[in-house]
Amino acid sequence: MNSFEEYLQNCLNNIKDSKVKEAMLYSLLAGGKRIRPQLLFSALKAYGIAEEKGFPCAAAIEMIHTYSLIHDDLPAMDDDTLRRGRPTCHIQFDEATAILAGDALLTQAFHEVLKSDATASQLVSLESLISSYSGANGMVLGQIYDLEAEGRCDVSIEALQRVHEYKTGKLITLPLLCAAVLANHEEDFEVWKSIGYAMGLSFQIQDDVFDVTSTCEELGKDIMSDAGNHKSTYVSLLGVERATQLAQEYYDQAWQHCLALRIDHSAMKPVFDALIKRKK
Ligand SMILES: CC(C)=CCC/C(C)=C/COP(=O)(O)OP(=O)(O)O
Ligand SMILES: C=C(C)CCOP(=O)(O)OP(=O)(O)O
Repeated sequence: MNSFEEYLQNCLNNIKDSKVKEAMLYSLLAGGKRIRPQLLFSALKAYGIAEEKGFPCAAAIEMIHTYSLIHDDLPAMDDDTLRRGRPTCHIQFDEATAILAGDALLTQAFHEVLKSDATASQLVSLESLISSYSGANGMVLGQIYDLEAEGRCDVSIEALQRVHEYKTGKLITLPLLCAAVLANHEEDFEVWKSIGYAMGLSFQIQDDVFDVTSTCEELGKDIMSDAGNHKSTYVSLLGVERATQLAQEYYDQAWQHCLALRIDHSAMKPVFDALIKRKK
């Protein structure tokens, strides 16, 4: 087990034992791909900083991502039964416990960031970024756009792009910005935002493609879920071939932006590749 996984295992140690804590650990430690932590660590490495400096912040972002998946899987949302190769949180426990586990992971994230080896001003910036990128101007807004588009057959590519810019892109951009804060390179924010935007779209388009081209075992989650929920996707609007091409185009765009930064670009390459080739 790598040291970040060990860190994650221990970061809820101070929480009192309860069914909700059990559900938080069940979902957090179910073995996601940890793409968002990897983005943070790679960007830190690209600035010449050890990844350990980003552990609390990466754990916080992974808690928020995990909460979003728990709530996204609920019957009121996507109503999915398999996640990270296991029954979804509300199937393993019950709906009330799953809602509370999500709430508690979100709240705990803001406490977790404070463990960072950072100045008071950096901590304020990190807390502020995390709340704005995950909240009602960020990921939550994307989920609202997603729910509004459900069941509609007139969804345009532009509308779909907006859903994903917020729903997925904000949480892909967030770790890059947090790395810039920890590295004292806030002047790079605009370039990282362009990278996060393009990588977020590439990531989500590829997710839509996997949803129709992979097996449940390969993904560790329900497949054909989008079609089942009458959701427009890049695949339903463009077909698998064009969607795959588009994922690559956004990847290339992100990489071009990355080359504009004065960092060690080679440190970013593995995570870029993991983002587009990922499965379980
Ligand atoms: C505030 C909330 C609940 C946000 C959810 C954000 C999110 C990215 C969900 C998963 O999207 P998805 O349904 O496209 O992915 P998957 O195929 O993994 O379910
Ligand atoms: C934004 C999307 C597509 C939800 C799934 O994200 P991941 O594919 O990163 O899920 P885990 O590996 O963390 O389970």
